[in-house]
Amino acid sequence: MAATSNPGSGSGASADALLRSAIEDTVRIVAAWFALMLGLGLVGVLLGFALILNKTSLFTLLPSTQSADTLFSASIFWVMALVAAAVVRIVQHRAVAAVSRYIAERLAVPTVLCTAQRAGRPEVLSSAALGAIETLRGALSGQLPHIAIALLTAPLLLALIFAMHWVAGVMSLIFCLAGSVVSLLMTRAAHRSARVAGESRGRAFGMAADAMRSGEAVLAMGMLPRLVRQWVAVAAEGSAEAWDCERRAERLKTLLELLAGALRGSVIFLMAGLTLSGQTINAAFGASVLVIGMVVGPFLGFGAHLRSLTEAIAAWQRLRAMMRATAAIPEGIAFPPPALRLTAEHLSFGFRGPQPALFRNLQLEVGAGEIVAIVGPSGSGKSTLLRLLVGILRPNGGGVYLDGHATSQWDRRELARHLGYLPQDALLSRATAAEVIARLETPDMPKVLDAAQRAGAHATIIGLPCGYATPLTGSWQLSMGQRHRIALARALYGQPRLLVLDELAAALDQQGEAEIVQLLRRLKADGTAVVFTTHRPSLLASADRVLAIRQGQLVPAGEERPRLPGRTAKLPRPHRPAMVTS
Ligand SMILES: Nc1ncnc2c1ncn2[C@@H]1O[C@H](COP(=O)(O)OP(=O)(O)OP(=O)(O)O)[C@@H](O)[C@H]1O
Repeated sequence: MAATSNPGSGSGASADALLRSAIEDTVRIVAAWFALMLGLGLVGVLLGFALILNKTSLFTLLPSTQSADTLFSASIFWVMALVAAAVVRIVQHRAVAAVSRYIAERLAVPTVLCTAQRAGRPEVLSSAALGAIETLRGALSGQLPHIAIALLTAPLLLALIFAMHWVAGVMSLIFCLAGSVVSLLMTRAAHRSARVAGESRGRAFGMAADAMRSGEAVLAMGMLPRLVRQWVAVAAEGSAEAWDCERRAERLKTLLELLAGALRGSVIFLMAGLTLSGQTINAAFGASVLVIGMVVGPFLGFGAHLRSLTEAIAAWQRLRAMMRATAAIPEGIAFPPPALRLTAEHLSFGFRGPQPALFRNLQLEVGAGEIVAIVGPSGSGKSTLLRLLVGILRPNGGGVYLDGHATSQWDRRELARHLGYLPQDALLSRATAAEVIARLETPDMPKVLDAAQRAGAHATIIGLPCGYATPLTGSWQLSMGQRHRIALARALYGQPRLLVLDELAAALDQQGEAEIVQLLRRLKADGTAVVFTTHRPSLLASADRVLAIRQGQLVPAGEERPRLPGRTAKLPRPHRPAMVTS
């Protein structure tokens, strides 16, 4: 059968392809940004050195030349270097802000879309991914890039200082090493103290929450004194260690301040010592000695920044791992419009983890104009089966096919033209009512009105302050039933030929239920295929077949309970003669 390959089809591309391209873009932009920052950093270092050199040359040259011209040209140079340094700083700050904003904006949506389609607990994955993006954004928009550039350009400054005088070079090296070690130890101690205190607070709060939940039991059974003793013990246990770490961090902080003071003093003493030993202090040498502060400074704050650097690298690696885990999903393919035959063949599926597989060799066939209801107790896998049918979840074995093409391989945008899906959680996006129903595309109003009327959402929508133009995230709250009707209208938009409806008529009243029965009748007459789940018995009468999930397979409802030996189990009769076509 002819199939058109449709690689990277714009908004129709799969979520993992979007994430992959977002990560590739990010890597490219960050690499270009880093090269720019390094270049600017080198220019900044040279300008800083030139400014100090300029000042020292004034003090060394002016007494001997007594020339106003020297003063004038030095001042002109000073102003120009100062302006250039300011421009470099401004460009650096703008570049930092722009790259951190770019990363957050470029990665957030594809990451959430991608994780939302993963098995397991997608909401936890999504928030972990967003947390990782925020860590990255925070690290890049803070002091880290400036410190990283300062550390990367430090060898250049050190080389300059060594070139002037080896004693100044050795001194800078010693301060750099000592500063980074002490700063690292201090950050570690401060972090440990914060962690221990946080854990101890968490335990105490947990106990307080328990006590609040069972306050009456605590009072009634005289447990209060014991509870207080426990509480004090838990709080004391953590505080002793936290105080220890805090004291250690304080001592190291003092040592660090001492080091910074020693550095300032030793620069003066070094100059004085070298002068006494008869060495001439020329401008370049004086400047290089004064530059020691510039090179050592970043090393004194090394610990805190190293921590944020390692956190940013770890966050990036987590995002990359997420991409690798989803990279195997191929691009969607635009198959021809379906004649409509939905089949599940030897479908097997189970979520990762200890729970047994939900489906084994499941068979199902639904044709045009057929209405099939899936029933089963909570947790039997009804919603999961519907997600497999629409191709959001990929089966572990077998497959789900629409006219012979696996639904998980369809280009999502193409498939969406033929498919309406009502998920259990009727998530409504931040858009106007018309846009939500039109699936966030430019609304085709006759189609929007048709869908809203068929879903019984029209009356609700025209009652909103701006009717169909009302943004659905205003200060008013839609009831569950109203949200359900709007989500149903979204599924019906464009009269798709296949409808997959989870928890149909959930949160609707009796009148709403009766309207849904009418809707199912009209859909059948139009030749639309419908697969739905519901907890409303009255809707089952509208189905051509009612199927129940038993031991990972679909069986006609009423036959799903195994007969126990020696008993004649009375089973509920199916609403209609039910049959699984395979
Ligand atoms: N994303 C997921 N990751 C891991 N397990 C899941 C996930 N989604 C559902 N499950 C598990 O799969 C089983 C079937 O869930 P499903 O939501 O399909 O049941 P259901 O029959 O639709 O239930 P209900 O009628 O209550 O909606 C449950 O045990 C559930 O805990």
